[in-house]
Amino acid sequence: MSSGEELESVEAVLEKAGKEPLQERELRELRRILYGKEAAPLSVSEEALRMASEKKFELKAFSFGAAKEQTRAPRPVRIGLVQNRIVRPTTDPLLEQRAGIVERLKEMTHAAYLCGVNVLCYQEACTGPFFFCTREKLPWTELAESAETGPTIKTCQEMASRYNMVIVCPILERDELHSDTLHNTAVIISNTGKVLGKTRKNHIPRVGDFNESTYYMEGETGHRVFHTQFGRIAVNICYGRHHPLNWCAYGLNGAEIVFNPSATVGALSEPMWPVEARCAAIANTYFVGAINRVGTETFENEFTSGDGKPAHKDFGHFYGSSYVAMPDGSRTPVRLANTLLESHEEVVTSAGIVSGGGWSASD
Ligand SMILES: NC(=O)NCCC(=O)O
Repeated sequence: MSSGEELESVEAVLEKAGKEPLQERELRELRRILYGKEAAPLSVSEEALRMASEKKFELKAFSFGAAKEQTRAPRPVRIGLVQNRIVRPTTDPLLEQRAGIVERLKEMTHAAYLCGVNVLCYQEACTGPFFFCTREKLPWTELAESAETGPTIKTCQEMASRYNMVIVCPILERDELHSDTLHNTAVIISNTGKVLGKTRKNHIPRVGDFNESTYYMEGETGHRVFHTQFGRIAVNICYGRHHPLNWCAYGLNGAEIVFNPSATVGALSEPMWPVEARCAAIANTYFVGAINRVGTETFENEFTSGDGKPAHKDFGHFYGSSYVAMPDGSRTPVRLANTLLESHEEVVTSAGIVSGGGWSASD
């Protein structure tokens, strides 16, 4: 290290880490470079912590500040991300699989409410296992539901009005008005319980094993931004995060917070994951909540994507690593060294954001 606090380079420290213990200031600098300005921990209620401990998920809460303005009042908003695994084996009756997940979402949503979350987002296609790459039509497409009146949406509407919370619920949508066409859709439910609208995934992965094109159509909803009581929000579903113009279009349409509900595995995307949401936040001056599921989901029948690899029953480990990114490039850490709770991988991340009527990367 130099005489100041700066590191020679991240690479030099990583090389040293293999040989000797790192000093606290080196770790601090590493965190600063990799995570940006440190997000301050946000205190949450005893009740929320107790619930997380009893129900065996982690609860993490951080606060991002903004410079005080003289002419505009601060605008504090709390956003929440739910990162969960499936509950029942993929061989169980479909309705039981979905019911198990919805019960889990209810518990985690209640914890988010106890943390004062205003806008909550679940992971991509949150009502079932991530079956998209199996190419089996049934039973999986039976999980598709109406974005306006589907059973999961109804449950979310009840929670949204009970908790005064905007809920973003990503589902497999069946558009009954248009020949039962399927879409990968996020439904935005206002804090009054009304369905504000929906936005459909507009880029479908067809990358080696990760081929989802058998199930749903490319979205045609453009880059919608939803005006909620807590800010203007948009949803860029999973694979859309690799497309900078996608992010840009949500920004141009006025988004202040963009969620990226995802389902992705290590071999495919882990090196990109930590930078993509941060780059989007920096480049477009908005906040991003990136969510990935956790666990390895095993299916009864082997499947292959025609990529020359042997058939298999799962397609890898969903590595979680959900986080919130700020316009100045800072982000919430994935795992705290001294986390209060035993590690369960399922996490509710809550981030409190304070800003004036607007913010900039230099705030
Ligand atoms: N669900 C989905 O779009 N997955 C794509 C995986 C990735 O791009 O990381």
